[in-house]
Amino acid sequence: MAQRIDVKDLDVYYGTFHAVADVSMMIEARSVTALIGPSGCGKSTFLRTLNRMHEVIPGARVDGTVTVDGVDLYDPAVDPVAVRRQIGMVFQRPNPFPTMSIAENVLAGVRLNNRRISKSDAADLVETSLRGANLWKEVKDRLDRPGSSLSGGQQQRLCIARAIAVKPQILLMDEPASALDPISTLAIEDLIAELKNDYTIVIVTHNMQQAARVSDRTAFFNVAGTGEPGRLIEMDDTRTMFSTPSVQATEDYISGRFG
Ligand SMILES: Nc1ncnc2c1ncn2[C@@H]1O[C@H](COP(=O)(O)OP(=O)(O)OP(=O)(O)O)[C@@H](O)[C@H]1O
Repeated sequence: MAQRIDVKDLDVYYGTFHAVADVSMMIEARSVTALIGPSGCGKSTFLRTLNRMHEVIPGARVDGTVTVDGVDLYDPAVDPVAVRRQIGMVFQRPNPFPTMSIAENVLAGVRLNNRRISKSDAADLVETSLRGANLWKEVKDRLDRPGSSLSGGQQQRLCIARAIAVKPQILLMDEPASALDPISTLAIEDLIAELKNDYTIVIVTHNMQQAARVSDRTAFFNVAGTGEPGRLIEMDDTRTMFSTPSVQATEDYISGRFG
């Protein structure tokens, strides 16, 4: 299920703008990796290149390789739609389909992939995905109600259920709790801790406590100035990054001196 990701010499461009330069990193299977750094340093841009999501932005392109269990995602023979099925994404704002029922929201990704699925298999998949996202108990009696009838935190867990329903190996999360209240945030963090038993997780967060709580490894990105590309400054075990980082800029950022 879970797979490791090996990024080598990755550069990302928006047209002529060089947004991220020369990133190499290894992301272990069944681990949580946090991407941190000041606004504009390229965290989201980098994250999107891990499932070719940046390709939906006109002019965005990469150089370098992203290898998932031996397969280069950028090999011309690889289908980007298949990549996004294998590597799911959860965004900052919960984005369930508002008029679609809770159950249909869970199945939305599966249906988009044109997979035929019997009624009883669909019901099973809805249940296991909602259980996986820690939402089942709260919604099991109202699966036919619209996705928009849920609270923000529940909607985000519904989006996680939708992401895991397609059985990806990797989950990318772009500030998944930043629009949520503290209790929902903790629920998402608990869920991330459980999900890493089955998935490789990469999460962008601005919240240092959250990075320290949920991740095994932390990668610090920085940008030297406007118009400059973001770069990976250092990456290490989260505990080391937060106690004895090697680079002064990491320490300054983590301790709140900038960013
Ligand atoms: N669609 C786009 N077109 C052109 N430039 C973009 C686009 N998206 C992002 N950028 C630029 O790329 C750089 C990196 O942006 P990105 O959003 O990846 O940073 P970030 O570290 O995730 O920031 P934040 O923490 O504010 O979300 C920035 O200079 C940004 O302005």
